[in-house]
Amino acid sequence: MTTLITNIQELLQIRDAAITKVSGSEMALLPSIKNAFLLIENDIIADFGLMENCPKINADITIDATGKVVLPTWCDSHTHIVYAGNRIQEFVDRINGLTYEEIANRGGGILNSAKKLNETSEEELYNQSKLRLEEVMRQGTGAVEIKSGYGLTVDGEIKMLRVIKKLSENYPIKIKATFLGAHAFPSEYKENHSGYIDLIINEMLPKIAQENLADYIDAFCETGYFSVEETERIMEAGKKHGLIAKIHVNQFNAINGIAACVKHNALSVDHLEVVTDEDIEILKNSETMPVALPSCSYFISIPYTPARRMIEAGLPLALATDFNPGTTPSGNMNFVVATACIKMKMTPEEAINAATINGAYAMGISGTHGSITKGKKANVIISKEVTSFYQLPYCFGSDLIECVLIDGKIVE
Ligand SMILES: N=CN[C@@H](CCC(=O)O)C(=O)O
Ligand SMILES: [Zn+2]
Repeated sequence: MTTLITNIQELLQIRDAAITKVSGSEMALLPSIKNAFLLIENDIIADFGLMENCPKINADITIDATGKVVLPTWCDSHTHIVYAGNRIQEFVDRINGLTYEEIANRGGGILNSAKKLNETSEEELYNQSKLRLEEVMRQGTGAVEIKSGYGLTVDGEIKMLRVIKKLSENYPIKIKATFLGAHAFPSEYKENHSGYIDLIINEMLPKIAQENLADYIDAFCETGYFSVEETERIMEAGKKHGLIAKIHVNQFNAINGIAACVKHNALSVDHLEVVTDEDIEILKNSETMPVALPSCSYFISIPYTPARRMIEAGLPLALATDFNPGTTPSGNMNFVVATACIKMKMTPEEAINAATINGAYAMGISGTHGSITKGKKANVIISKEVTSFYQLPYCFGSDLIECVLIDGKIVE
């Protein structure tokens, strides 16, 4: 099937296949063509260019994009979309003055979600999660990473990963699965950390590897959760099963976790609301992608990742949602891009690079996703009529997406 998009006001993020991520001052550049066409053959980008060079063919579908911008779909490299129930009561508790830490110390937080998940059947968990996946696809996300981490038991973690696998089989959106057994210590292991880590390493990981349920491994490296040494044990064990690390780190405290992640060649380090100059120096000499999650900062009122300091130091930066029931009950990448511009002072060009090509890199898929490149997946957002692409983050609360194509097909 051939789809031809014509008269595109501006086609954004056109890249050579060799570009896998952009860093530092390169992030300010968003290559584009004004008055462009885009040709799609089945699920692949076949050609693009100036309208004057548009092929004269009878395409199966022709979309006139006069006054509209076209860009690659969002690559959301950090989510917890598979969960049971919600944590609305904790939201109200926080409004009434409790902190995230205080709620967690009372048995709320991650353990609250784990209790609900273990009481929920696999089928019900799938049904709840698919609604969120469908919503983010309509909001322009074409590739997503989904973590486990609300099971914290062998059965619960496997159940979550099976649901992620089933979602990836049933939906066209590209899904990467991350095993996050090391999300929190279950209460029965509160005083026996090594016992729980042994369970992860000796019981969970071999089963997950045997069923091929995960691409990556994660841990919550944070005071009160997994220490740097414990996180290193998890990363080493994952590596033995071929799982590369993507680590939650520096959300509340800088505890030298980033150095450990870089030492273990982590693909990404995520959160980074608190970043030291030493952390930045370490990241400069690495292939590890820093990932910021501004809607988490917004929702639980914690600092935003210091994007300007990091980009000015020459680092790359990716943006993701962190969609989860506790700290970010939203998977809307449009809001993430707008918030990065408004609160982190990223330019629209930087934010779009961070949410597309750099997000793809943080999922290991920049060879197929994240830019308008011949041979890559035909995953594109077509906007409504806009004055320019700056209108997308400027009108931060508006829905400016007219339609989304994933694998060359319109998302209904
Ligand atoms: N910080 C760790 N994990 C999640 C939140 C988990 C939760 O509160 O359910 C996050 O990325 O924000
Ligand atoms: Zn997270």
